[in-house]
Amino acid sequence: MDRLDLMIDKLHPLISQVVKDLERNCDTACLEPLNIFSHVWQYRGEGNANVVVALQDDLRVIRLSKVNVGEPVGDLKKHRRKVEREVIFASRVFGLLIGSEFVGSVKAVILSQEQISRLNDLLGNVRPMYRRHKEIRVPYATSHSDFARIHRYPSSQSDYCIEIKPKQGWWPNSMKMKIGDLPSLCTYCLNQFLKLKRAKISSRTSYCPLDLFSGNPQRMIAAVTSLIANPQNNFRIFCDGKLVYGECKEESLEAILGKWLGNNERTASIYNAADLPSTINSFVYLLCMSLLKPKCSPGKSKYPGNNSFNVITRQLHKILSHTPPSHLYSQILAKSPPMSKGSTIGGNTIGKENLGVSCNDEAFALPEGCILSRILEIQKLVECQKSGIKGDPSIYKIYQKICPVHNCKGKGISSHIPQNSSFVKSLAQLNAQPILNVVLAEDDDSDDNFASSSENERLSDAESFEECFDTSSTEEDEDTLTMGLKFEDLKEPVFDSHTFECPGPSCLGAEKWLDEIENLPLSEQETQSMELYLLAATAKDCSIMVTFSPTEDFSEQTNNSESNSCFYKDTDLLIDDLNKKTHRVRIGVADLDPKPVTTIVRHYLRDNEMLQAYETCCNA
Ligand SMILES: O=P(O)(O)O[C@@H]1[C@@H](OP(=O)(O)O)[C@H](OP(=O)(O)O)[C@H](O)[C@H](OP(=O)(O)O)[C@H]1OP(=O)(O)O
Ligand SMILES: Nc1ncnc2c1ncn2[C@@H]1O[C@H](COP(=O)(O)OP(=O)(O)OP(=O)(O)O)[C@@H](O)[C@H]1O
Repeated sequence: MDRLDLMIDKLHPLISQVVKDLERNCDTACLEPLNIFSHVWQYRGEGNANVVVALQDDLRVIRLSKVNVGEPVGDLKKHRRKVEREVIFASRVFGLLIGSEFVGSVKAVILSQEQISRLNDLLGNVRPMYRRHKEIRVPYATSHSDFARIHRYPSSQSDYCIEIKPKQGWWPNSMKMKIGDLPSLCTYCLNQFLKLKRAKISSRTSYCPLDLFSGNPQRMIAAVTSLIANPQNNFRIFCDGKLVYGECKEESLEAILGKWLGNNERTASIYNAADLPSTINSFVYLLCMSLLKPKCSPGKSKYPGNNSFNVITRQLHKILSHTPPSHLYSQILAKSPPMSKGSTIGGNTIGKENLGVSCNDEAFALPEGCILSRILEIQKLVECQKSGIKGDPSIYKIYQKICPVHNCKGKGISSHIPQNSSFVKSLAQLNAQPILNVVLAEDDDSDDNFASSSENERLSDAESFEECFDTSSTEEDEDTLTMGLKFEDLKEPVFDSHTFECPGPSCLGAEKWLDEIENLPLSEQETQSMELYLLAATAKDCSIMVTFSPTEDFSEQTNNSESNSCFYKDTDLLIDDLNKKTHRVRIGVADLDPKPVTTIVRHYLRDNEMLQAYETCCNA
């Protein structure tokens, strides 16, 4: 905890400085005019919020935010501030937390309206169908180092990037609850049930982030094979910046790995299933080594976690070089989505026969300074001693203080208690109880924080939350739902000045960002707790990008045929795979956007809904 405590001491003053800089529109976020079309560009991909375009001759990507087609773009000043906030938080705050070497260069750029229209036209047929209800309209964007590439265009050399969105790698005590005889599941694994219910996925994965972050080679191998078997939005492979393997794109893994790690003299087209086993072990080995290798911060000559790295990776090497190659391949096949087994939720397979396993909370210490350990440390900021937060319930209590429903008196908004406020009510009732108890608890109208609602609501928090939005279905809404998007995607603030119903997490009054927390009526300690919670939330949602390129550089230097060589040369990591081929490796962390304050209540609702979906599924 010492290192974390030190970090925390620096964080609050740093965030205060960032706030001042943002208010002054400081130089770090000055806008660079950009002409995408003067570069060799390529569509890279997109998430819910941004379209990402790669400038191949410049080794950077441009992240352009999206808005719903046909919707007004809104206040441009707010968009500019958002971009500046993202730049400063990524480079300064996460640069400190994760290490600037993993964050790379982050800048704010501005594009002309003509470019934006042209981009929308040109990307029309390239973007996935289910994402096309949103388009690019905002001229402000962010520019980042391209973590998926090593070679600048034009180059005859290929590179392969593995993107992992690892999600929450630890299990907070507040989420360790027993539900009857059911297995206890970590946040990620529980969320699978909610995603099934919302048709966001078609089958549960056996990937568990606790395995990936466990420091146990056997479990790390299991995590990687599970990701390959059912990638969802947690695993992708790019070749030369183009997506070749992932949720919606399953090119033959045999061909990809064969071309990359197999015998170079053969071409991709002649690889078949029989070739996969020989390359899969090397692939898993390279990936785990990269995730575990400690990186020392600039100015320090020693890699802090090298001893434990050597211990873990010796085991990894032993296991993978002694595992019959066909073994991992058959594990991947076994973990791939079942074709027709299991019962269903909303038409999707849940694989009920697999419900019997609880998540495994045992973990070895990860090598200090490796990328997994850096991300995990930030995820755990919420529960470190100094933050004063003892699990999620405490943060909800802080949230209550800034909830617009609690703070509406004397601010021109009626103190009328909203009809649909049961989610806020249960926030107030939270008293460090496990969340599920709160879901199942009787309404407690005696709470002083609230005048009692006339209706004795029996709705779940989530139901009442949903009621706060206009969900009357239009054709587009239905499309969106069937496309498997989250409810959040559909939400529109419906703060009605006549009824003063609390619109829940999308309430404009509560939509504050990290740099706006200081203005909220909270004590310094509470402000700090909230900052830490939100920074941890970003670390739970970021992506690790590990990019490899074959090189001749290294084999010459290693004469020891027994050892598994892996070291830094300048800024690059050089790793020998199991066949003694050398790879140049670069690691970056993408999607380090700060989260709004409403994330806190969204997590509360999500956690409750996850538990309900799990229970419903198991009792079905
Ligand atoms: O809540 P989670 O854990 O499902 O995470 C959300 C992600 O879903 P996932 O589970 O990774 O499929 C979700 O990912 P998708 O857009 O669904 O691919 C977002 O990253 C979301 O962040 P934001 O609200 O857009 O800032 C994420 O929301 P936050 O919880 O990070 O706010
Ligand atoms: N710096 C980067 N280098 C290379 N590729 C990147 C980079 N940043 C993003 N990408 C690619 O673009 C994709 C979409 O980017 P990103 O995850 O930032 O979008 P988003 O809309 O913010 O996602 P989310 O829905 O998770 O909020 C990523 O999954 C990744 O493949």
